Amino acid sequence: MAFETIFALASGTGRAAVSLMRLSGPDSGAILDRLAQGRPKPRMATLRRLHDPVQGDVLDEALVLWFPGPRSYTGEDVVELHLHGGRAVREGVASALLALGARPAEPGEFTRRAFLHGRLDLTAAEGIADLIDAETMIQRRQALRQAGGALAARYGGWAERLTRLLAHQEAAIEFSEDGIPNKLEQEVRDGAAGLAAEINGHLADGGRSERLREGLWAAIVGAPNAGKSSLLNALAGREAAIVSARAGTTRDIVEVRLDLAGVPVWLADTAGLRDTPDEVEAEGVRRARRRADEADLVIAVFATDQPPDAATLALLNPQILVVANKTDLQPAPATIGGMKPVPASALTPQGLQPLSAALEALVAQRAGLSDEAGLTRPRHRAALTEASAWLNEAYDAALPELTSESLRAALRALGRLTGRVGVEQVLDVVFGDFCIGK
Ligand SMILES: Nc1nc2c(ncn2[C@@H]2O[C@H](COP(=O)(O)OP(=O)(O)OP(=O)(O)O)[C@@H](O)[C@H]2O)c(=O)[nH]1
Ligand SMILES: [K+]
Ligand SMILES: [Mg+2]
Repeated sequence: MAFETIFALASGTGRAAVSLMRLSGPDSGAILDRLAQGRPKPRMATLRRLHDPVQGDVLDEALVLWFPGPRSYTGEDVVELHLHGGRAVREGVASALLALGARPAEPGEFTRRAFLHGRLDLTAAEGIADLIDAETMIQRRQALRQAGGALAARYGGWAERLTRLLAHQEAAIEFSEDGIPNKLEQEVRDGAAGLAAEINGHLADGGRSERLREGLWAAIVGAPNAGKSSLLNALAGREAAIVSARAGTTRDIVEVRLDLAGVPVWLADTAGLRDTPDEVEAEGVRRARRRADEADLVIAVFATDQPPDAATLALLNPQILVVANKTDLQPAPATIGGMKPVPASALTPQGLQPLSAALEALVAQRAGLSDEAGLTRPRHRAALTEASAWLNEAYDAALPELTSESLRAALRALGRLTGRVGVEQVLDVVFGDFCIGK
């Protein structure tokens, strides 16, 4: 495969003190020779004047780094130019690189090359994409773990075991007498069943790491005027939703993004639940119910100065967080609908304290924070589910050849996950959501 030499700005495009231009591919060294009159020592930051190859004028004085492959991010010859941050400098250097035969990189192309040159597997590449997008401390930790190869090690280990099982199965077929199942075959079947059980255990994590990557969905529901919008605003620290003394103020769903205990949470404010002849409000109530259905976490708000309303009481279950708001007016009752409410007052920071604490604890629990590397994407779940199903087929197969076939199919499913097999189909999915320059 012939690779072109690509370049991209690896830092942001705004005004900045320093911009990082990155170059990768077979001509990187030659381009650097022309641009900076020679290459510095490998991996040594060196100050150089960069010249326009056509007009010869000075483009910038830059810190230049030269990484000969394969010891580089992409595994190819890589050049890093730490430029002064102005737009004119960046554009001048980019034109020079174009003139010298490099082309602008596609999104994710640097990491794609790293993958193609065997520097990382697909799950690690995804980890890097997640690391770039990480917004909270715990997301960052999870992405770093994945980028560092935690999932690659686990899935790669499974693929190795599976490859061994397949080899043993082939041997068993080779040496079997009159098609009578032998001891080796039984061992392979047991191995397949054991591996399936392990994969199923990994799948049964309730989507913890996926949720951590995507964020948790929470919804506030309750009667009109319970103070839902006030609580949302207080939790968000800004006036995201309209608050008024008129019942039926909120109609559309208003969403804010919170960082609770390091977990990203989309918190939705919804219309107050009640029967209403108002068409628009009624649609709001329908949306509120739907959102409560879909949410990972539902917060049911009651106001202490009103008797609990039937519509909200009907939604209660042990998974729901029950809140008694407006405790500045009346103390919270001991129970609402048989559940112990968290007292709250949206009017003061102290009044919000118990609710914030309860939410953080619940979110940490729902996100199931653990140090285990869990699967983070639907792609992982699909491939593992398939592998596990094929392993069960391998165990149940009536003929040794069918066991082989099923093991091979399971291996293909695992291979798609790490990128060892069936790579073409998954590449675009994996690299599509990268940003340029990575
Ligand atoms: N005293 C007191 N008043 C509150 C509290 N929270 C909200 N309120 C008041 O209650 C009224 C309704 O508040 P909202 O936040 O609009 O209530 P809501 O549940 O969003 O109402 P809808 O959107 O109409 O369903 C407003 O006048 C708020 O100022 C509280 O903790 N204590
Ligand atoms: K209101
Ligand atoms: Mg409201």
